[in-house]
Amino acid sequence: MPNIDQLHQLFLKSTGICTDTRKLKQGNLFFALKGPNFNGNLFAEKALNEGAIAVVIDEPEYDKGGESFILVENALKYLQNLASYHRDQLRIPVIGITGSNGKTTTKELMQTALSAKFKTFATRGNLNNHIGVPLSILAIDDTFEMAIIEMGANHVGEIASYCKIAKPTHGLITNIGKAHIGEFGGFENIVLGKSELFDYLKKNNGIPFVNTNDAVLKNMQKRFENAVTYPNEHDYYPANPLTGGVFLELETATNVVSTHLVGQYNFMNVAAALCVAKFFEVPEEAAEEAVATYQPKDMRSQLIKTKHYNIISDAYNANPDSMEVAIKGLVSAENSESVVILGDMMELGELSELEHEKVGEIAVDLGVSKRFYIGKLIKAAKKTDKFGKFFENKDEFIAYLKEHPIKHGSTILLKGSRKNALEDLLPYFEE
Ligand SMILES: CC(=O)N[C@H]1[C@@H](OP(=O)(O)OP(=O)(O)OC[C@H]2O[C@@H](n3ccc(=O)[nH]c3=O)[C@H](O)[C@@H]2O)O[C@H](CO)[C@@H](O)[C@@H]1O[C@H](C)C(=O)N[C@@H](C)C(=O)N[C@H](CCC(=O)N[C@@H](CCC[C@@H](N)C(=O)O)C(=O)O)C(=O)O
Ligand SMILES: Nc1ncnc2c1ncn2[C@@H]1O[C@H](COP(=O)(O)OP(=O)(O)OP(=O)(O)O)[C@@H](O)[C@H]1O
Ligand SMILES: C[C@@H](N)C(=O)N[C@H](C)C(=O)O
Repeated sequence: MPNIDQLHQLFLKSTGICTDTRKLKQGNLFFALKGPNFNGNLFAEKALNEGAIAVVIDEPEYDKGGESFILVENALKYLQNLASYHRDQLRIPVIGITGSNGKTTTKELMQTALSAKFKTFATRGNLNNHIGVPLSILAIDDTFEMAIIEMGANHVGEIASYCKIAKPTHGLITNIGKAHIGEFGGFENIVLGKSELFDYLKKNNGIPFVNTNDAVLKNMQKRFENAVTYPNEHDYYPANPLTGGVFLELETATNVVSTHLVGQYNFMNVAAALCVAKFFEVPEEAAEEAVATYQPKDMRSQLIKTKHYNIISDAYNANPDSMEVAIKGLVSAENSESVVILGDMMELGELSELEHEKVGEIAVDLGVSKRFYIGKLIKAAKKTDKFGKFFENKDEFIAYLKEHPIKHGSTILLKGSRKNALEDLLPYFEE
């Protein structure tokens, strides 16, 4: 078995890491991982036959001998160790980003703004877990001048373990809310879990970017003498939502920055990106222009205009906080008839029933004209929304929709946890 330095040399000669033969590229170094459906060791030989430079496996029966098979105790652990070793060779600022909501959006806005000055790497999509973080680090080559690494979590200790791999020099926690509260085991544990990023920075003389609008985070600022805070009202503030229309607009001392992001909640994501860009001395106008051009994607804060409807596609995920701000965004920004199509929120544990009830209450109180709920958990909202329409599943809703089409000109918010895949409904609004 090669030592970590030898493996790193091999990695540097490869065309990158691959953990999935379905996505293999010539010259990749393949790591055999285990998951709920497959044992990656089974694909090692296939990976070599299809052009992998070598395969890292962890079950001896798949070792066919020769230098191409690298047998280790635990391939996942080895991937993480290799990433940590690779990180040690990088001499660039690495910004760690975590938080309950808006990590991916803020990461992308930050990358866009920083790229106005630096060649900036950022986590692709949201590859932010025990596999995604090492893969992200290993995707940074020596041409990059700056890196942003997203870290997701649903249990205490997770962010600390990612910090050991990514070794951030700077860090940002977007906010602390109820996402994954069931898996974390309570709000206190979410605070503990997210603060692991700042703990790491504190121990390693790193620099935190602190959202002072979040009371819990503002409190954490006290631990640092070098904290950089945002939002800074003299720099920028959100334009009046009623005049700003459906998209978020920011006013600066000299400028109005119009974004393509739906929802006032995105103000804090943009503010975070501008704060980081300013810290790294990206010219202000260039950073503002960059965030103004950023196009949201992948069902996050997206506006899709079809022939008859405005669809706010926010169906990537959902939790009590993001549900509330998304519904508020819908009603405050639009004059047309407002419609919500909402699905279940996952990973809420014992709070699930109560939080789903609250969603119905919020939609009613905010005066959403038409309210459709799809799923087993969101049924709890029947208690608070007597006139909403409830469906067991998407098929039932689609059948209803054929008989009772939504009024043309409506603005429709689609939101639910990933498991609901509410984006499957989009084609029904496209004609
Ligand atoms: C292990 C793996 O990478 N699985 C991916 C694979 O899944 P699949 O079901 O097909 O196979 P297995 O997992 O059983 O496979 C074992 C291995 O075998 C390989 N293999 C299989 C078939 C084949 O023909 N050839 C093969 O080589 C296979 O590739 C495995 O290595 O494919 C799916 C489809 O592409 C992937 O979705 C699946 O990826 C898993 C889910 C994964 O963890 N991927 C990471 C790279 C990642 O970062 N994924 C993020 C998830 C982010 C997330 O949800 N974050 C949460 C918080 C984090 C909580 C954390 N504790 C956690 O549990 O994750 C958040 O809220 O932000 C992503 O995909 O977006
Ligand atoms: N600052 C914010 N406050 C509250 N909700 C937000 C905020 N930013 C984004 N959201 C909501 O979270 C959804 C997902 O956004 P994003 O992917 O950026 O978050 P995330 O924290 O990265 O989630 P994940 O880790 O699961 O990808 C958005 O579609 C929006 O509904
Ligand atoms: C898919 C994952 N990143 C996530 O956000 N999960 C929560 C529970 C959701 O889907 O709402």
